[in-house]
Amino acid sequence: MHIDSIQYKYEPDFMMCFAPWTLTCMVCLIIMMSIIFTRIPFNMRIFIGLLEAISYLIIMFYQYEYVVHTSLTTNPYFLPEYAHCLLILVTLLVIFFKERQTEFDNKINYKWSVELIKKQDDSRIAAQSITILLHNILPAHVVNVYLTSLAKHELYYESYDMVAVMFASLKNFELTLPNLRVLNEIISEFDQILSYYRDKYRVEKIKIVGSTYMAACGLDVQIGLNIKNETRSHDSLIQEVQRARLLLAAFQKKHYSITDEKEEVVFVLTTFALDLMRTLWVCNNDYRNIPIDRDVFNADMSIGISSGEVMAGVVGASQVQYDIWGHAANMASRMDSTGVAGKIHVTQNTALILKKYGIECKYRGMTYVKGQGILPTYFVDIDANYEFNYTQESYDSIAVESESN
Ligand SMILES: Nc1ncnc2c1ncn2[C@@H]1O[C@H](COP(=O)(O)OP(=O)(O)OP(=O)(O)O)[C@@H](O)[C@H]1O
Repeated sequence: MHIDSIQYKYEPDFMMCFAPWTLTCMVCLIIMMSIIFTRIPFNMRIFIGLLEAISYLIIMFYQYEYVVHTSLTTNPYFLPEYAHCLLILVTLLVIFFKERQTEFDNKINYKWSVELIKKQDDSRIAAQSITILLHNILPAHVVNVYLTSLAKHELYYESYDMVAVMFASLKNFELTLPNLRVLNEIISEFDQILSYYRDKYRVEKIKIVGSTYMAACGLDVQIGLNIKNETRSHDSLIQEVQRARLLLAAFQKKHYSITDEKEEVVFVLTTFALDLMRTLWVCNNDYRNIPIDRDVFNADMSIGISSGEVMAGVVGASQVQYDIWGHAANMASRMDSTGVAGKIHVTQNTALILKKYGIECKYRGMTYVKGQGILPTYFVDIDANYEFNYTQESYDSIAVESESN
């Protein structure tokens, strides 16, 4: 048998054409893909989808009209070409609405995320404002601990064994309206000096009582460290501290001890007090040139300083106040009230500490202190230029020290 007779012969049917519904479905898929997956603006995607649909329909109607017309239809009363159009149209509409929905969701999500970021920013700013406000009414080291204590409804308190306390009162001063303005200016000047001492030496303003400025130093254990870290600075106060340390070391013929470091707070606060006196002198000179203020204000200041143990804490549920209590605070107040304008009046213990730093303190005499009886008190020796007078021993010791070096 000839092989050709059993071999299958493939006869191409030239009347067979492509399946129009397959093509329409593919075009629907292409439209879907170009609208859903393209990362271009929504209107542009719809435009491209429409372009694809119209191009396809034009080709179908003009090129393959017969094929489409003779293809299957969805309904006996519906022409096949309309059925094709309908599928394309429905696809376009479904995709359009679905994309509108996605676009709307994206816009809402974006709006929410913008609002969320704004709210987060607002709450961060509010938290920062609260912290700034708290830093204005509480010492820096208390703020965080206090916030934690407040959250736990606990009483916040601290106990210190060596704190220097100062009361500085303006004398010849009546609290009248014109004087109030001047007082405000002077206290603001004091606060500016304080901000420097506060940052570097943790001198804290406790409060203003009438025209009395109350401050303390040593309410933060970091003070010793702070001064140590600044040893290479050209700052005049730091240099004075360096000098005082040198004096102390030379004077005592020994190294600087922990007790000396704690007592340094007395030296720092006395230096601050002297700076307040200088500032007041500058203010007085300035006011002397202003005719209105010249008549209302020619202030003098008496300062009382004491040192020793104090308790510190934050009291109250609203308008909280950081305050200190103890013998040192009471004595500082008494030194101020029994003091003399233009002088720094100190207790005997404080004078002894200052003498260790080489600062001369002159014996004032026996002073009656309410609740304590008659006690020896001292005036810090200050010259006419508002500089400390140093003790003779300190000059001698420093001379010996520099000779030996
Ligand atoms: N934290 C403080 N804030 C303001 N003033 C204080 C503070 N601690 C003590 N003082 C003042 O120190 C002074 C001496 O206090 P102390 O307790 O020895 O006497 P007192 O008999 O209560 O006072 P006084 O009789 O003067 O009213 C008081 O005038 C008091 O106002």
